[in-house]
Amino acid sequence: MQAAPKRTIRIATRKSALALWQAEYVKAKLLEHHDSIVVELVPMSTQGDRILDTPLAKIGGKGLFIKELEVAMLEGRADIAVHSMKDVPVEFPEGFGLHAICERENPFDAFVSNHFDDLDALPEGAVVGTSSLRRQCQIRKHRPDLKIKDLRGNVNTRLAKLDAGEYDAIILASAGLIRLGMEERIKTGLPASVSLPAVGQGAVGIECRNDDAELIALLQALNHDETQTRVSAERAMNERLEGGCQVPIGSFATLDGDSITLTGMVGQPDGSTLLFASATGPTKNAKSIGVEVAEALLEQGAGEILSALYN
Ligand SMILES: NCc1[nH]cc(CCC(=O)O)c1CC(=O)O
Repeated sequence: MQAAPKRTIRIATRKSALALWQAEYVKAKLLEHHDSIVVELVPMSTQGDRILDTPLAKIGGKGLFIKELEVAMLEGRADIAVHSMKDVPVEFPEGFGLHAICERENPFDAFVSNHFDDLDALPEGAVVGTSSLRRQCQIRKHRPDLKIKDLRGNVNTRLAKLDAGEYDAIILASAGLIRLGMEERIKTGLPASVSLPAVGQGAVGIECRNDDAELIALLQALNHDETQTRVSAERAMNERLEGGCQVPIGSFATLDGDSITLTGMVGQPDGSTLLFASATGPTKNAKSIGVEVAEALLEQGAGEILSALYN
């Protein structure tokens, strides 16, 4: 008797070291859980995810742009895309969804420096690299004397700029450094009380077409329920605030048995004002707790801070 043909799952991935690590991680997890599949990586040059000028680009509806990885999935060149949850927009193009969220890695920001052990050890006026408004406003609040200098590029580029002496310290996500085998670069983790993490930070999510039921069933084995609960509360907060990817918003949920606590932060980029709100409730209400925290922030004036940034 002939064995049933194995299903091949192709992972569309960007080519950065972190994107490839995440794709390999999902490949290994899929193979660990399923015997009868083959998994391939389909690395793609996504040129900063340019908006595609093709009829397919209009499928997104609602003004959402379909990106290169999604075009590959629509055209049948790939089956899934793997994302850092903190870079995933609130809404997906029509026909696509998030069908698994893997177990969260360390969610905190990392203090990285070649000469200093932590934020408080930096001399007055020291130069700290980050391009994140969320990190910037929290660091400015904590240490108003520090100079924040723009820092872009992938993780290796950012570390090279630190090593070249352009900064006294830089702030990166711990998860990215740990995944790339560079945990020893972390001088110290910044606790939530100093730098509340970004929505979904440290978690990897898997996107695929909503009409591929067989694939969606296979992906369920990779879903980590606790992570999914936490990230869904964090994302619900962001959605209610209409926060994009480049905003001074922090959102971090923790679990204690069947109870979830979510803390949210919206900050003035100069660090002059940081608004905080928290709520606790049963995990089954994760999303409504996210909305509750967002509304508490809006009541304190988060809407004014955010709309000033969009203009
Ligand atoms: N914005 C870039 C980005 N997107 C995901 C990570 C790695 C951490 C994660 O998966 O949350 C990073 C690097 C960083 O912020 O330092």
